[in-house]
Amino acid sequence: MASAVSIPSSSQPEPPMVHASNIFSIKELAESKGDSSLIPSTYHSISQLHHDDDDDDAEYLASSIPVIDFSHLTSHHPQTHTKAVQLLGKACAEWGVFMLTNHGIPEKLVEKLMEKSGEFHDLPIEEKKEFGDNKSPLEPIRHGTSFCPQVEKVHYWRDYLKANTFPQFNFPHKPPGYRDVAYEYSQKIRGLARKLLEGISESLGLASNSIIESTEFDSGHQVFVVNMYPPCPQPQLALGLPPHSDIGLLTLLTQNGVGGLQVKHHGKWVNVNPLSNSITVILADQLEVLSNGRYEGVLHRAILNNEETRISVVLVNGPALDKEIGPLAELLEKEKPLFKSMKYQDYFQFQQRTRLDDKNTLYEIRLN
Ligand SMILES: O=C(O)CCC(=O)C(=O)O
Ligand SMILES: [Fe+2]
Repeated sequence: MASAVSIPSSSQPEPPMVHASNIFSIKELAESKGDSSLIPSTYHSISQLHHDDDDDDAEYLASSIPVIDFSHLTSHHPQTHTKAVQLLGKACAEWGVFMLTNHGIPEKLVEKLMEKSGEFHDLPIEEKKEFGDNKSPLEPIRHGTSFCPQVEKVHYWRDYLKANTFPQFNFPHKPPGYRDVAYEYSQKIRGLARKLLEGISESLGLASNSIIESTEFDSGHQVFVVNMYPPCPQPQLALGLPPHSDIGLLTLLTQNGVGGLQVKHHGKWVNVNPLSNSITVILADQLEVLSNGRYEGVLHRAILNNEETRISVVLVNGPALDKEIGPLAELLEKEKPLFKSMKYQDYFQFQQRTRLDDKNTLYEIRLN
């Protein structure tokens, strides 16, 4: 009798099964595998090449990602400022992602940040264990792998450090010097996010302090995420992070010169190839809620390569944790709310404990 179970041929060994909740880090697993060219089957995200959008159109789209000049936004010259606000509004409405140039963060600081971020992930496991295991998302510092291994069917080829850096600054004291660099960077990013939120309020036809006030941004929550994606022997099968939108208002991202971020635009995955010394800004869920859907949290994902370690430093800038966020009252004078209001802390904790999948967290609060 024919058996329903297929027996793998000897030339195609079965890939190993690894549950991410049983490993401390994918970096460690990747390094321990030596020359093995098979990744665990539990990391198989996609069965077809995910570079299927590598056509001329996607390339053209990649070069069309908007660029916002921060110095124009902060200009005291009214015409320059107004034009920059218009471009910002267009970037938010049409793309949900843009590259920020002339932002004033010194290149040297970003270089140092990347160097120290690499050193952190290179620390021996024993040194990182104190931040490990599955802690509450509100724990000040967390180290882990994948996204939320306990609830995932498929795991992701990344390790992370997450630290809540505002209103209280929490950060590891090792490697030496990392904490000081991270503090300076986190403060500078908050300043940029605040100015961008003012510009975004104006672009919605509102007073510039409208979003800042309604989110109590000056005591807003900030998470400092340091993603590390080791080279993956089968990059076409796995993902660093699956398609998702971010939780906060604005995510500001820098990377170590190795690409991997893609955004979904008009149904296509588009590579984000950041201009030198720019910061990538990603619109997140809380802005979609506040703007009552005018600006959407953009879907994005992280793809892998088999040559170089990729590091991205991602600062999630959100409302104050105890603030209830719903569509802005000024926008509801002429339209119905598209989202329920929810305390940011509840939204944050829910997202961090749920399978990362498209915009599933936002759909929980969407009104029909
Ligand atoms: O590493 C990247 O480019 C994306 C990271 C990301 O989406 C995240 O940390 O939420
Ligand atoms: Fe993200």
